[in-house]
Amino acid sequence: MIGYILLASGIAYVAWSLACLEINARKALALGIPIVRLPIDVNNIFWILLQPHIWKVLDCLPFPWASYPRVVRYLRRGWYIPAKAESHVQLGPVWALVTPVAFDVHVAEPDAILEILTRRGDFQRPIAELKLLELYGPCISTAPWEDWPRHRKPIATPFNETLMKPIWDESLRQARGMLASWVAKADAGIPSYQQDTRTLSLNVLSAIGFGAFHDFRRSDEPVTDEIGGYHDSLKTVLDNIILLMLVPFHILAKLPGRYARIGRAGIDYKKHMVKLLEDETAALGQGKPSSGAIMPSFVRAAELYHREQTANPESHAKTGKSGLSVEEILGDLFVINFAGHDTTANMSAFAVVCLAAHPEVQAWVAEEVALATKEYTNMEDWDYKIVYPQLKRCRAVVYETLRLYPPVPALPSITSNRTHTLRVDNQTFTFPAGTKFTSNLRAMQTHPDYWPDAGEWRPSRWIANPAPTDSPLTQETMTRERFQVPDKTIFFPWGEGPQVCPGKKFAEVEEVAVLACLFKVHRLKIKKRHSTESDSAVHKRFEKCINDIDLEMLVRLRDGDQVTLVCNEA
Ligand code: HEM
Repeated sequence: MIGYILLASGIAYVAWSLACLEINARKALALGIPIVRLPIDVNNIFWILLQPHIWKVLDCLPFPWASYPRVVRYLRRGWYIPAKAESHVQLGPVWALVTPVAFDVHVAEPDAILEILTRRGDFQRPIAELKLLELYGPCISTAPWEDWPRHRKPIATPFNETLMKPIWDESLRQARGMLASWVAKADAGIPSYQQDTRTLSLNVLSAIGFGAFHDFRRSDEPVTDEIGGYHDSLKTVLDNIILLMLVPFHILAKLPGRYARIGRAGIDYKKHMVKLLEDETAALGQGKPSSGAIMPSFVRAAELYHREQTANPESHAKTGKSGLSVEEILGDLFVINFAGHDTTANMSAFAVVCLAAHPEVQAWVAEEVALATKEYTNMEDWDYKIVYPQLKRCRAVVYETLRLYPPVPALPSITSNRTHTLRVDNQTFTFPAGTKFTSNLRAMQTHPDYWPDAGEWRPSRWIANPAPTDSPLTQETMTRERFQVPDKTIFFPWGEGPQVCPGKKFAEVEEVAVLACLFKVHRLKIKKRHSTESDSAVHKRFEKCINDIDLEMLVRLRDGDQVTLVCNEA
């Protein structure tokens, strides 16, 4: 009897899903765009639990992933990472992925993406889907569009040009530490360049944002961070972010072993942030200097909030507020740590391993670094204002890496509560309220219609007036080289429009400093597994590693340490 009931329920569920799929498909077809039907929503909880086992089996079969039909491939979470621009090359610049739950309009056309990202009032962030980011309080990522400027102002204010010199100096200091520790490993190889680039990015952000300075320590060196200290708790929180988003840290702290440690780190991190805010408020009140660049603007936001709340309690509670509450500040500080850390770290890991596989690009970069820094005996003295603008080839490496491996590969949005038109490829489409969109940044940045040799990692594509390759770089030919973005509407790794990433230049300056430091005198190479391993076998291993990407939260190498890097003097 129970068997029949289960069977009947199963059949009813399948029939209901197929009916919903068909209803959604008709709605999407009515828009006049191509569609792809998926019988299951990729966010269906049963599917989330089941799918890893299915892919494990499929991945073992001797068929290339590309040979599976779309309906199989697109059921995999993050399918658009390996697909690059393929779906748009085949289906056009706009098409809809239809499931029994909804349809999602995928866009990869320069002007259309620019429109979506600029008209943020019409194409808004799907804040309901981002609620998990509210680990420590309401934040910029989940603020409704009308309330978002209240968060943006204190966050964006400190990210100005005066911050760049400290970022440059600290990034160089950290990179020198990383380089020394890599050279010390000599031919044994670097235990984990992927972990090390994470450490570096965390150290720079902690120092610049929050005045917490740390010396660089390689991944295999003994941990000396005090457990429960700022650095340790932040690192533990960021390393376990998905678990912490799903299980509140107070609950985790009561569980045994590793979970308790993660939960306690969540609690400790909050205590550190509250104390930092209190200390900063006291310091600024006494006219003392701030310990980090980010806090003063939050202290001012907290004061404004408090002042208005005290002066006008009723209207403050009902109508638009000014400033930020302590909860909101904690929420925003967490977003800064989250958004600023792994994005830069993942980009750095991709850049380092690509360079290791391309000795000719290292030589090209090194030539520029040598010339731009020739006046200096010590790296400590490299002047941001003089050296950074000359490092156009280093910037080109950053941009080319972000083109192929954007940490945020797609930006979701949803139309606000009325119909909206959007021009795509000279056609005007009308979308009802609540239509979901995916601006497919990685597809745009790897689309063969816009990028010659789109799949090739070739930093020189960003340099106009390139110096002749058959003679050494001179001051004159270096000065003539120009860094240029081919077309701003086909490159969006930081988003665009009002909600563009405020940490754009932070990340750029940091990575350029790291590259300049690494390649001034040294070179990286991929360690051979044995002395007779051929260069082509090494390159194959690199290709496998660089294409083995996952999207836990952001695009990253699944296991960068599939290849070991060696760092030596040139
Ligand atoms: C390579 C490094 C980075 C990449 C690729 C990146 C990318 C992005 C993207 C795509 C967005 C979303 C834009 C949108 O929704 O339209 C974003 C937002 C944001 N990023 Fe970054 N980011 C990077 C580094 C940083 C750094 C270093 C910081 C801070 C230290 C930072 C802080 C933020 C914040 C606070 C937001 C939210 C902005 C808002 O909602 O108004 N990011 N970033």
